[in-house]
Amino acid sequence: MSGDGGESGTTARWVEKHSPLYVQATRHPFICRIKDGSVNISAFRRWLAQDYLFVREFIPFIASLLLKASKESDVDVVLGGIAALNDEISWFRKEASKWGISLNVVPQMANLEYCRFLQSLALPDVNYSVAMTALWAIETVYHESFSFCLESGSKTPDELMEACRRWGNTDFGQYCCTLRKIADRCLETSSGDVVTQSEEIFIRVLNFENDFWNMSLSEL
Ligand SMILES: Cc1ncc(CO)c(N)n1
Repeated sequence: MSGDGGESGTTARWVEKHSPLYVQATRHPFICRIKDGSVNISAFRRWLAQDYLFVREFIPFIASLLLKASKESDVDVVLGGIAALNDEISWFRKEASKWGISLNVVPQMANLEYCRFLQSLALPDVNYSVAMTALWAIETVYHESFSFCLESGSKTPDELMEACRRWGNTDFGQYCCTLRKIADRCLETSSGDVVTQSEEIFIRVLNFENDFWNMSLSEL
């Protein structure tokens, strides 16, 4: 991370400033239980089906960012994100069939609310910096969470390794790093009002992610 501004940008300051919330979202009991091998497989199954629904809603949100991006290099990065989602959708279907899980499930409340939030962020009048901050935060929570389960000494069950590698791998980490740099660059030239809005969105993403993990752990 050194030398790329990762420690000094606006997003890094927010991670520091809101670290209890950030840690709650990225070191959630659901993730800790995957890492220590004690996760209940029914929780993983619930997470998988719900996350598929989330990712379906994620597509129009990223597409809205593609429309808002003006810098050629930003367009390339967002387009790469869309391409990765195409692969991700196939992975969910393959994984669901492997586990015998139906993806045709009812979205739970925490998921519905998170999806509604994504829809509101995809509106044309939402500022590019605000939406980019959200994309960075959403992807980064997953990377930080799942890469934690890959650290040496982890007891992550073999059958969950593929899911952890999907978001925990270093290429995905690189993608998150690129998103962070784009967000930081945008925020540097944004108005104070937009910066405030972006910070609020960051906090909301962390809360939504926490609720999503809670939902995955809950018995109903
Ligand atoms: C809830 C949630 N947050 C983030 C990601 C990362 O794409 C995901 N797949 N699902």
